Amino acid sequence: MDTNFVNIYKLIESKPQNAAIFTEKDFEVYRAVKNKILQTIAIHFGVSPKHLYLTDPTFFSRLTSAAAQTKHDEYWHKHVDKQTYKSFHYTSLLYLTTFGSDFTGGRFIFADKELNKSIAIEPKLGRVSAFTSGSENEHFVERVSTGTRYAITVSFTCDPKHAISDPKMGHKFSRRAQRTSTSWSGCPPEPDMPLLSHSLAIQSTPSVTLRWVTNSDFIHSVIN
Ligand SMILES: O=C(O)CCC(=O)C(=O)O
Ligand SMILES: [Fe+2]
Repeated sequence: MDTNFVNIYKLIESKPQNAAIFTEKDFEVYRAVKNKILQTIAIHFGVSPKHLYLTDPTFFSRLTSAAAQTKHDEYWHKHVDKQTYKSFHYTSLLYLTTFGSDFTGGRFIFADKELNKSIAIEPKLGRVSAFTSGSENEHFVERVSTGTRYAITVSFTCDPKHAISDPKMGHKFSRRAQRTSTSWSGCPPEPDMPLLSHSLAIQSTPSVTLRWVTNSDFIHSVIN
């Protein structure tokens, strides 16, 4: 993939002192968080957890107001995740810093053409946002004005061919053994899912929920 990701496993391999950056406990936390998000997406989007697999890339992002070094650093462009990362069916973001206190700018914006308005999600430590990865959820991140914004992207595929194994200490990135099943019942049809709902709230009708954000106190704003 033509991106400027830093591969954590290679980082550790290349310099033994980097091994101290992550511990097995950190990987354990990642796996527990991933499993919680997977279960929640399954419930809220009405898809069987058996048909959701972690996919790559899964990554930390650190955004600042510094000038972009390459075009991949330009996170503020409107995009569709599925076009960038073909295997994605569901994107989730776990925010590790809070809008307004750790940084300013840097809100996540759903750019809804049909409504002629945009909906903003303000990152907050511990907040999770999840959405289907197709063109129904085109989005961008506002440029960070001050401070540093950290997040983790954890994405899922319904296609077992694109499944990756859970990250583990000392294990190189690996694809899961290919399975024979090609039944993706409940997953978004290819290439994109039609636009069904603009709701950001947790809804009890999973089949119409395209987006979901944790914490009932989440603040969103509509920008005309
Ligand atoms: O960090 C975010 O809120 C979203 C980043 C994003 O859109 C992406 O990496 O595709
Ligand atoms: Fe994105």
